[in-house]
Amino acid sequence: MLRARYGRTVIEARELAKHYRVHRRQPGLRAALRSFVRREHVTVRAVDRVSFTIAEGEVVGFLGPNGAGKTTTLKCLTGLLHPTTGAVRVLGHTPHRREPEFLRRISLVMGQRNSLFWDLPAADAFEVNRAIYGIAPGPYRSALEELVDLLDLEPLLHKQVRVLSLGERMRCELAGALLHRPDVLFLDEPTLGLDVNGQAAVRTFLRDYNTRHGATVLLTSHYMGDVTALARRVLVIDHGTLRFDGDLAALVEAHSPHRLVRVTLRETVPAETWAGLGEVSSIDGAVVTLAVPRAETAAIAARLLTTLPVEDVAIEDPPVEEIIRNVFAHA
Ligand SMILES: Nc1ncnc2c1ncn2[C@@H]1O[C@H](COP(=O)(O)OP(=O)(O)OP(=O)(O)O)[C@@H](O)[C@H]1O
Repeated sequence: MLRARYGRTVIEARELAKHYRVHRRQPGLRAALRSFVRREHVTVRAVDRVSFTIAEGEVVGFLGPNGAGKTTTLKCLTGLLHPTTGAVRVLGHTPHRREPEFLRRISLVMGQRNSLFWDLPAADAFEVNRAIYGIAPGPYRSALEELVDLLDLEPLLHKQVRVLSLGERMRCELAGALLHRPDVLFLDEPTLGLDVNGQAAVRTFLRDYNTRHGATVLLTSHYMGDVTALARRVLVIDHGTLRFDGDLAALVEAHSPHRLVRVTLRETVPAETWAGLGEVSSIDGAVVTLAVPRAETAAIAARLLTTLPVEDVAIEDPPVEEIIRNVFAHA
């Protein structure tokens, strides 16, 4: 249903599986010697028969706890890994063939990896990317101008990449990854380790970039702020298996049986007042927050307004982090 609002399918994973065969060794010297003559292997099912499609222009959040299989999926979609079974198609290409026409239309940005030349000033590192992607001078100049402007890079262009702060480097990494104006952008933890301002700058930039160019974005992040700011749709993966694919709002509704009603009172009331209304989750002076069953929210808010000295009532969902924790807990 969601896809009807967007264009054609540009990313497709069909029963995608990626298994790693890893050497297993018990700790200790004896085990080390034994493993020397007889190696034991185990299979890690990092991604296990995952299927989804993403349409042109969509921004999709890819969520899951540590080790869920997100990076492995992104590596299969960008062709860095060959699927064990199943198939992936991106922009009509089979990614692991790494065809130049495919590579010129995608980008993978990994928050924890540096891809720009470390010893060069940022401006020269961008030149290297221009040469790698064979970008013509005109499009290069206009892409660079736009990225310098959107990411506020002017003061950084002549600094060596190695001396940039993490936030500055990340902004340069994004510029370097987008100079060739990819149609599909894979982002793996793009705000990792950034402070609040750095995170906000990256989010604003990504939103603008998506709006301007209609780029398709698949984004993993442990910061729910990134996902709520950018993506309407989320894929949730755990232990290599897809647990949810749909609107973030639907995920919130399905996995959060409670809503939070925040009441600001004109005067304090006895603690027993709240019995039967909801579970008190915090009291901060005149502001009381109750967790109430989702279906009863409106009725309880009305009761509060008619029976108590209420100055203000606000209703909200619990933090998305908490909801995602619930999803994983029940997975
Ligand atoms: N090269 C590898 N060899 C063996 N096992 C691997 C390899 N890469 C990843 N794994 C394992 O595959 C599983 C999925 O890892 P992956 O990096 O895809 O998870 P992730 O969801 O990106 O996690 P995180 O949020 O911690 O980055 C994990 O159990 C991991 O240990």
